[in-house]
Amino acid sequence: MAAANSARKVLTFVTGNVKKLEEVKAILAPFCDVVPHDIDLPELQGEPNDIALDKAKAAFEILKKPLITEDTCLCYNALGGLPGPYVKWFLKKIKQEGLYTLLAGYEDKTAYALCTFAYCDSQGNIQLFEGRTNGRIVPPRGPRDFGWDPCFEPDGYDQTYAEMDSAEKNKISHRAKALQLLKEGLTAHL
Ligand SMILES: O=c1[nH]c(=O)c2ncn([C@@H]3O[C@H](COP(=O)(O)OP(=O)(O)OP(=O)(O)O)[C@@H](O)[C@H]3O)c2[nH]1
Ligand SMILES: [Mg+2]
Repeated sequence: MAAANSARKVLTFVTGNVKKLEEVKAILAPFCDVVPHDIDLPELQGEPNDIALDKAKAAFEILKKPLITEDTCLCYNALGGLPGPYVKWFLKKIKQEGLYTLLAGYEDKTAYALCTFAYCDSQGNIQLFEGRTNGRIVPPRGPRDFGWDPCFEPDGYDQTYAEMDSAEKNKISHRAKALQLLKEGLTAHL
Protein backbone atom coordinates (compact mmCIF):
# COMPACT_ATOMS: atom_id res chain seq x y z
CA MET A 1 0.00 0.00 0.00
CA ALA A 2 1.43 3.36 -1.01
CA ALA A 3 0.29 6.11 1.38
CA ALA A 4 2.09 9.43 1.34
CA ASN A 5 0.59 11.56 4.15
CA SER A 6 -2.60 13.03 2.74
CA ALA A 7 -2.12 11.43 -0.70
CA ARG A 8 -4.74 8.90 -1.67
CA LYS A 9 -3.75 5.33 -0.97
CA VAL A 10 -3.15 3.05 -3.94
CA LEU A 11 -3.44 -0.74 -4.04
CA THR A 12 -2.18 -2.90 -6.89
CA PHE A 13 -4.67 -5.68 -7.66
CA VAL A 14 -3.24 -8.58 -9.66
CA THR A 15 -6.11 -10.21 -11.54
CA GLY A 16 -7.12 -11.18 -15.04
CA ASN A 17 -10.82 -10.75 -14.25
CA VAL A 18 -12.35 -7.42 -15.29
CA LYS A 19 -15.63 -8.00 -13.44
CA LYS A 20 -13.81 -8.66 -10.16
CA LEU A 21 -11.79 -5.52 -10.78
CA GLU A 22 -14.96 -3.47 -11.38
CA GLU A 23 -16.44 -4.61 -8.06
CA VAL A 24 -13.22 -4.15 -6.09
CA LYS A 25 -12.81 -0.63 -7.45
CA ALA A 26 -16.41 0.26 -6.58
CA ILE A 27 -16.24 -1.20 -3.05
CA LEU A 28 -12.84 0.31 -2.22
CA ALA A 29 -13.50 3.71 -3.84
CA PRO A 30 -14.03 5.50 -0.50
CA PHE A 31 -10.82 3.95 0.86
CA CYS A 32 -8.21 3.87 -1.91
CA ASP A 33 -7.52 3.72 -5.63
CA VAL A 34 -7.09 0.31 -7.21
CA VAL A 35 -4.56 -0.17 -9.99
CA PRO A 36 -4.95 -3.42 -11.93
CA HIS A 37 -2.12 -5.63 -13.07
CA ASP A 38 -3.16 -8.45 -15.35
CA ILE A 39 -0.99 -11.52 -14.83
CA ASP A 40 -2.34 -15.00 -15.47
CA LEU A 41 -1.16 -16.54 -12.20
CA PRO A 42 -0.79 -20.29 -11.82
CA GLU A 43 -3.34 -21.66 -9.35
CA LEU A 44 -2.61 -24.55 -7.02
CA GLN A 45 -5.10 -27.31 -6.38
CA GLY A 46 -6.15 -27.59 -2.76
CA GLU A 47 -7.79 -25.60 0.01
CA PRO A 48 -8.93 -22.02 -0.71
CA ASN A 49 -6.48 -20.43 1.76
CA ASP A 50 -3.50 -22.27 0.27
CA ILE A 51 -4.54 -21.24 -3.24
CA ALA A 52 -4.93 -17.59 -2.17
CA LEU A 53 -1.54 -17.58 -0.40
CA ASP A 54 0.18 -19.12 -3.37
CA LYS A 55 -1.35 -16.64 -5.84
CA ALA A 56 -0.06 -13.69 -3.81
CA LYS A 57 3.37 -15.30 -3.47
CA ALA A 58 3.58 -15.88 -7.24
CA ALA A 59 2.49 -12.29 -7.97
CA PHE A 60 5.04 -10.87 -5.50
CA GLU A 61 7.83 -12.90 -7.08
CA ILE A 62 7.06 -11.15 -10.36
CA LEU A 63 6.22 -7.60 -9.22
CA LYS A 64 8.34 -7.33 -6.03
CA LYS A 65 6.01 -4.73 -4.54
CA PRO A 66 2.94 -4.62 -2.29
CA LEU A 67 -0.17 -6.03 -3.94
CA ILE A 68 -3.44 -7.85 -3.48
CA THR A 69 -4.75 -10.96 -5.18
CA GLU A 70 -8.11 -12.65 -4.76
CA ASP A 71 -9.51 -16.13 -5.19
CA THR A 72 -13.22 -16.89 -5.39
CA CYS A 73 -14.97 -20.19 -4.66
CA LEU A 74 -18.55 -21.35 -5.08
CA CYS A 75 -19.10 -24.15 -2.57
CA TYR A 76 -22.06 -26.55 -2.61
CA ASN A 77 -22.88 -27.98 0.81
CA ALA A 78 -24.23 -31.19 -0.74
CA LEU A 79 -20.87 -31.71 -2.47
CA GLY A 80 -18.61 -31.10 0.51
CA GLY A 81 -17.65 -27.63 -0.74
CA LEU A 82 -17.05 -28.48 -4.41
CA PRO A 83 -16.78 -27.08 -7.05
CA GLY A 84 -15.14 -24.54 -4.70
CA PRO A 85 -11.97 -23.04 -6.22
CA TYR A 86 -12.51 -25.04 -9.42
CA VAL A 87 -15.80 -23.31 -10.30
CA LYS A 88 -14.12 -21.36 -13.12
CA TRP A 89 -13.50 -24.59 -15.03
CA PHE A 90 -16.96 -26.01 -14.27
CA LEU A 91 -18.52 -22.82 -15.57
CA LYS A 92 -16.42 -22.97 -18.72
CA LYS A 93 -17.46 -26.55 -19.50
CA ILE A 94 -21.03 -26.91 -18.19
CA LYS A 95 -22.18 -23.26 -18.13
CA GLN A 96 -24.71 -21.80 -15.70
CA GLU A 97 -27.39 -24.44 -16.44
CA GLY A 98 -24.89 -27.17 -15.64
CA LEU A 99 -24.04 -25.54 -12.34
CA TYR A 100 -27.69 -25.97 -11.37
CA THR A 101 -28.26 -29.47 -12.77
CA LEU A 102 -25.12 -30.66 -10.99
CA LEU A 103 -27.32 -30.71 -7.88
CA ALA A 104 -30.18 -32.66 -9.55
CA GLY A 105 -29.60 -35.70 -7.38
CA TYR A 106 -29.53 -33.71 -4.13
CA GLU A 107 -32.27 -32.10 -2.09
CA ASP A 108 -29.84 -29.68 -0.48
CA LYS A 109 -29.31 -26.76 -2.87
CA THR A 110 -27.54 -24.57 -0.31
CA ALA A 111 -24.17 -23.11 -1.14
CA TYR A 112 -21.84 -20.33 -0.16
CA ALA A 113 -19.74 -17.87 -2.10
CA LEU A 114 -16.30 -17.48 -0.61
CA CYS A 115 -13.80 -14.80 -1.40
CA THR A 116 -10.24 -14.72 -0.11
CA PHE A 117 -8.08 -11.66 -0.59
CA ALA A 118 -4.35 -11.89 0.02
CA TYR A 119 -2.42 -8.73 0.85
CA CYS A 120 1.32 -8.98 0.32
CA ASP A 121 3.47 -6.22 1.86
CA SER A 122 6.79 -4.87 0.61
CA GLN A 123 8.66 -7.64 2.47
CA GLY A 124 6.58 -10.41 0.95
CA ASN A 125 4.56 -11.04 4.14
CA ILE A 126 1.05 -12.18 3.32
CA GLN A 127 -2.23 -11.68 5.20
CA LEU A 128 -5.54 -13.26 4.19
CA PHE A 129 -9.01 -11.72 4.46
CA GLU A 130 -12.01 -13.95 3.91
CA GLY A 131 -15.66 -13.15 3.19
CA ARG A 132 -18.53 -15.59 2.90
CA THR A 133 -22.14 -15.19 1.79
CA ASN A 134 -24.58 -18.06 2.20
CA GLY A 135 -27.32 -18.78 -0.30
CA ARG A 136 -28.66 -21.40 -2.66
CA ILE A 137 -28.17 -22.56 -6.22
CA VAL A 138 -31.13 -21.87 -8.53
CA PRO A 139 -31.83 -22.21 -12.27
CA PRO A 140 -30.01 -19.26 -13.88
CA ARG A 141 -31.85 -15.91 -13.84
CA GLY A 142 -30.65 -12.47 -14.84
CA PRO A 143 -27.84 -11.05 -16.96
CA ARG A 144 -24.97 -13.40 -17.75
CA ASP A 145 -22.07 -11.01 -17.79
CA PHE A 146 -20.43 -12.27 -14.60
CA GLY A 147 -19.70 -15.93 -13.99
CA TRP A 148 -22.17 -17.82 -11.80
CA ASP A 149 -24.02 -14.73 -10.52
CA PRO A 150 -27.25 -15.90 -12.28
CA CYS A 151 -27.27 -19.19 -10.30
CA PHE A 152 -26.63 -17.82 -6.81
CA GLU A 153 -29.49 -16.50 -4.69
CA PRO A 154 -28.16 -15.10 -1.41
CA ASP A 155 -30.09 -15.87 1.81
CA GLY A 156 -32.79 -13.32 2.54
CA TYR A 157 -33.24 -12.35 -1.13
CA ASP A 158 -35.55 -13.57 -3.87
CA GLN A 159 -33.17 -12.26 -6.53
CA THR A 160 -29.99 -13.85 -7.79
CA TYR A 161 -26.74 -11.88 -7.59
CA ALA A 162 -27.16 -11.26 -11.33
CA GLU A 163 -30.65 -9.80 -10.88
CA MET A 164 -29.55 -7.49 -8.09
CA ASP A 165 -28.44 -3.98 -8.67
CA SER A 166 -24.63 -3.93 -8.51
CA ALA A 167 -24.66 -1.52 -5.53
CA GLU A 168 -26.92 -3.97 -3.65
CA LYS A 169 -24.67 -6.97 -4.47
CA ASN A 170 -21.65 -4.94 -3.35
CA LYS A 171 -23.26 -4.40 0.07
CA ILE A 172 -23.81 -8.05 0.91
CA SER A 173 -21.45 -10.04 -1.28
CA HIS A 174 -18.64 -12.41 -0.30
CA ARG A 175 -16.27 -9.89 -1.92
CA ALA A 176 -17.64 -6.91 0.05
CA LYS A 177 -17.27 -8.80 3.35
CA ALA A 178 -13.68 -9.78 2.60
CA LEU A 179 -12.82 -6.23 1.54
CA GLN A 180 -14.32 -4.82 4.75
CA LEU A 181 -11.86 -6.98 6.72
CA LEU A 182 -9.02 -6.01 4.39
CA LYS A 183 -9.77 -2.30 4.93
CA GLU A 184 -9.80 -2.80 8.71
CA GLY A 185 -6.62 -4.84 8.58
CA LEU A 186 -4.71 -2.41 6.41
CA THR A 187 -5.91 0.71 8.22
CA ALA A 188 -4.55 -0.70 11.47
CA HIS A 189 -1.11 -0.93 9.88
CA LEU A 190 -0.95 2.65 8.61
O1 LIG B 1 -20.86 -14.89 -10.70
C1 LIG B 1 -19.80 -14.61 -10.16
N1 LIG B 1 -19.81 -13.71 -9.14
C2 LIG B 1 -18.71 -13.34 -8.47
O2 LIG B 1 -18.76 -12.51 -7.57
C3 LIG B 1 -17.52 -13.97 -8.89
N2 LIG B 1 -16.24 -13.85 -8.51
C4 LIG B 1 -15.53 -14.68 -9.28
N3 LIG B 1 -16.32 -15.34 -10.15
C5 LIG B 1 -15.98 -16.37 -11.10
O3 LIG B 1 -15.58 -17.51 -10.36
C6 LIG B 1 -14.35 -18.04 -10.88
C7 LIG B 1 -13.29 -17.74 -9.84
O4 LIG B 1 -12.01 -18.06 -10.28
P1 LIG B 1 -10.76 -17.17 -9.86
O5 LIG B 1 -10.95 -16.63 -8.48
O6 LIG B 1 -9.54 -17.92 -10.14
O7 LIG B 1 -10.90 -15.91 -10.85
P2 LIG B 1 -10.21 -15.55 -12.25
O8 LIG B 1 -9.27 -16.64 -12.70
O9 LIG B 1 -11.29 -15.19 -13.19
O10 LIG B 1 -9.40 -14.23 -11.92
P3 LIG B 1 -7.98 -14.08 -11.15
O11 LIG B 1 -7.64 -15.40 -10.56
O12 LIG B 1 -7.01 -13.63 -12.19
O13 LIG B 1 -8.23 -13.02 -10.11
C8 LIG B 1 -14.16 -17.33 -12.21
O14 LIG B 1 -14.86 -18.02 -13.21
C9 LIG B 1 -14.82 -15.99 -11.97
O15 LIG B 1 -15.29 -15.37 -13.17
C10 LIG B 1 -17.55 -14.90 -9.94
N4 LIG B 1 -18.69 -15.21 -10.57
MG1 LIG C 1 -7.91 -17.35 -11.50
